[in-house]
Amino acid sequence: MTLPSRVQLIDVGPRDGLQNEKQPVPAAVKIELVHRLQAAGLTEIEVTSFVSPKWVPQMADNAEVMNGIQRQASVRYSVLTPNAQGFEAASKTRPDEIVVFGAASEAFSHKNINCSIAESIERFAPVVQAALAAGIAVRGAMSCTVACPYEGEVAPERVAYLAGLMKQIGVQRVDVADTIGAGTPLKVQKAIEATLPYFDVDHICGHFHDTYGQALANTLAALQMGVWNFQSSVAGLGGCPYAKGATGNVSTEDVVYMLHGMGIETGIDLDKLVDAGAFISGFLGRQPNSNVAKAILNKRLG
Ligand SMILES: CC(C)(COP(=O)([O-])OP(=O)([O-])OC[C@H]1O[C@@H](n2cnc3c(N)ncnc32)[C@H](O)[C@@H]1OP(=O)([O-])[O-])[C@@H](O)C(=O)NCCC(=O)NCCSC(=O)C[C@@](C)(O)CC(=O)[O-]
Repeated sequence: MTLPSRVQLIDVGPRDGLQNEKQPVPAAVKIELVHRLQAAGLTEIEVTSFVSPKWVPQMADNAEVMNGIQRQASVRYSVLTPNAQGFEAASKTRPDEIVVFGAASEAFSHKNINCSIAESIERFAPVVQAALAAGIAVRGAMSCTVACPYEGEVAPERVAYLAGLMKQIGVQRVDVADTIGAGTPLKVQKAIEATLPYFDVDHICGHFHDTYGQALANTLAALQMGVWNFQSSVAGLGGCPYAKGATGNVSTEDVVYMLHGMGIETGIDLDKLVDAGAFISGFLGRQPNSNVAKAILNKRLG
């Protein structure tokens, strides 16, 4: 079995991590979190989303956050854009990559973005075209590739259908997301397998929530298939407002610890990453949701 020697991590903490927080998180805190993540060596950060503030109030300060970041040339800053209105606002803030986000389940598509899968693709197509014409990279997030909070198990054929549509409209790479963290390694591998006819392994990102504690095992299962791009969330922050009960993404700290322990490079300084997680967890008034972060913080206390 040959595993990748290097993994690219996209920290989605500032976006996926914070979108569901009930308490207001000031833009200055979000900006500081981005700064701390880039100081820890993250070279891809999902910063915010240009969605309706009525649907996701926590992301209403999207432009302020994007405009407040002291950018580093080596870092790719991405934002979610569900439609032309979101893209128009986002493009003024110069993202390096936009993310259109669809679902392999019809019910989730309706709950999350208020339209069917087919309608979502119709909305995304002009956004993708406009982004590519402006030299902005395009990623497609595919939610519910294993299970849906409303429909239950999702068949790999549904994933293949969505991946095919994403490819048709010009999306450059896709996230295979286990939105509710219900997946187990073989199921996640099936979802990736269903995507492979449309996107090669270099253009597939694993995005695993950790609700059932399977996300590290799922990450390893994806690595075994050659996937080397993953999303994770500092301090295990997060959850989707339209996936009730689902917890955050696998924590970046846990993934980095596992990868480094396997001799796989990430370019990330784990100590600085733990500090970034402690910073945002301190603001939120709780412990980081990461075993590795807790172990390191306890060790520091002696
Ligand atoms: C997609 C919409 C906007 C459709 O929502 P809609 O209500 O169908 O939209 P509409 O076009 O009918 O417009 C209704 C109102 O929304 C406004 N509007 C319309 N578009 C925008 C926009 N872009 N930015 C700001 N405002 C917008 C528009 O201006 C109008 O305002 P009003 O006239 O009522 O004052 C809505 O459903 C929405 O915002 N959904 C976002 C849901 C969301 O952000 N979910 C979380 C992210 S996805 C996720 O977390 C999963 C992921 C990616 O991490 C992977 C995984 O784990 O699965």
